[in-house]
Amino acid sequence: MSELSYLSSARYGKDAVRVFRVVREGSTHTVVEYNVKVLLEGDIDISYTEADNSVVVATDSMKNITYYLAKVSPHILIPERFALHLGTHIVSKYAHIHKAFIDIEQLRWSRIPIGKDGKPHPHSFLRDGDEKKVIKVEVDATAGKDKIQARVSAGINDLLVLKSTGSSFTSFIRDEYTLLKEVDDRIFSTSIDLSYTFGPISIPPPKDEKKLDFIAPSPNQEEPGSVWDPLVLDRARTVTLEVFATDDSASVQATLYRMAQRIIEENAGVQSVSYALPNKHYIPVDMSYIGLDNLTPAKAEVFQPVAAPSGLITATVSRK
Ligand SMILES: O=c1[nH]c(=O)c2[nH]c(=O)[nH]c2[nH]1
Repeated sequence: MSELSYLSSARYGKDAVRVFRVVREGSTHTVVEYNVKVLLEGDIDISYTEADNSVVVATDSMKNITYYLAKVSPHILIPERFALHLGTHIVSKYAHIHKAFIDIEQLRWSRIPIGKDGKPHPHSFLRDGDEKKVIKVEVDATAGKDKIQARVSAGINDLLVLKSTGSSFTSFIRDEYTLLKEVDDRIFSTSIDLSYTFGPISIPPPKDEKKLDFIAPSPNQEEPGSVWDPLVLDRARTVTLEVFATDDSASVQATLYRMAQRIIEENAGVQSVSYALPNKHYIPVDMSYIGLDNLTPAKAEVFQPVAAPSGLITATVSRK
């Protein structure tokens, strides 16, 4: 039996650790809510192959470390940095753990606007949409605990958008399978998944007993467009929405490419940008049976939103 197989890869950890944190500055509170995934790699093979748990950091402990750092880390409000802190802490603390993979999904809590001028309330929030900020960090101490390397990617999931004109789809292949009509005006709706990656970075190892002194540049020191720039995500989101709204779209593919090009142009540290754009079809309802034209693009007013099937257009655009 044992000659037939071997353990070729192993990674384990805790998924869906739900964390909410409030930071109080007098009467003004700031809140974040994260879903955290912590996965580890290292010298853990015998837990699989020999049923030997002596190398196992319990996944329950990973959850506890996540809550502990949520309490004590100065980086809790910036998920990229919190993820790096968490990963760096774990690979520094456990000699036999060489890599940590930290994924954070941040849910939206925006301040409730009050009164005519919409003044943001200091401690009351609303969930304004299903959109999530998503962070993926790989912390790699394979080369040694004092030579920690990290890779960061960040982005957005489930940003739902729609435009009611400014989108066409023509000149595609026509053959015996083609039913789709060419249209010079259509509805374009998609739920945007965006992620962009930065080049690898070196992380100074924590020197203190508790492995807590994770060092990140202070928020006003970081280079614009770099992994330490907390505004990259805002810029990527703004440009995505702007291109979506203003592009005279020839296809989802062509609009996607323009969005990605702009993110690379505007953020010097971004190495590649990936989008996954489902084409959420809105089909004009045929009303010819009752004598109404609802099919000619200019006359199409009533549509049936179709959840499935949807197109799915994906691509990665990389810096040369
Ligand atoms: O923007 C589009 N790209 C496609 O590849 C495609 N295919 C399709 O049927 N409709 C669309 N729309």
